[in-house]
Amino acid sequence: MVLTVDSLRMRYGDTEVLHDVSFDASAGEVVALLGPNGAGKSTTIEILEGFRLRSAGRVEVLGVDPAAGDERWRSRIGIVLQSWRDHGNWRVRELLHHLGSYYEPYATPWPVDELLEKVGLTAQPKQKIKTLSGGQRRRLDVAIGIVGRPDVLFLDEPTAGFDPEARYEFHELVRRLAAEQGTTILLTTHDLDEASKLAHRILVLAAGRIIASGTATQLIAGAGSLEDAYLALVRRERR
Ligand SMILES: Nc1ncnc2c1ncn2[C@@H]1O[C@H](COP(=O)(O)OP(=O)(O)OP(=O)(O)O)[C@@H](O)[C@H]1O
Repeated sequence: MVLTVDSLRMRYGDTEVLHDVSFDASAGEVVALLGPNGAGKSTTIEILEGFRLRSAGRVEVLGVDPAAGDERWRSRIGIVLQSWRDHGNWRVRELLHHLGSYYEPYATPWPVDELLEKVGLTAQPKQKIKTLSGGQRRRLDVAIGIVGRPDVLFLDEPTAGFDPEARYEFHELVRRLAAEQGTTILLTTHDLDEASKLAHRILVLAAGRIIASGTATQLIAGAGSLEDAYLALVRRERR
């Protein structure tokens, strides 16, 4: 397994926000984490990225505990956070070239032109990052996430702010990364349509517990649509 999460618990102060979360993912698998605001999706993903220390449970990413991941391990992980606002004065091509060089001891980064093509930024190579539109900035975030050809890619609400065409192209990119590069992808989203189009498996997290797991078809079974199934699940959990 590329990702293993077993009985994961997380507390912030006295509040437990992840109670007993378990799932796994294999090479080339796309897993979507759905759930209401505050369910614990970002917390889960940040623990897997090694950005947050869990309270209990076993977590392995590429066979390594993220709390003890070294630079070589980190080079195999790609991350797109919910938002980050930095590098404002850099230009698009310059930043991607620079970040790519960090991966060189461990991997061959994507050539910058290929990367710009992949994420749809071929018209902005010389633009200063602080002048990009929200959607263009998000595309750059995705480029930063994949520049080192990661084996595992974590995407926290990657398509927030994308126009329909950018969203469509991003979905194509995710499918290709999984199918052709064998990248394992864990993404959070509030877009049910996105989850059903992209994910081999959907996990529904509510109030820190996984309340459903399966393919979109399995989750829909009996309900009219993924939206109906999702609403029924989270409302039942709330009661
Ligand atoms: N640093 C923190 N300190 C204290 N509580 C936190 C912290 N980060 C998150 N929380 C709380 O933990 C719970 C889970 O938050 P998290 O951001 O993981 O949810 P989420 O599912 O990603 O939500 P959203 O869909 O709104 O992004 C929430 O109740 C949140 O208020």
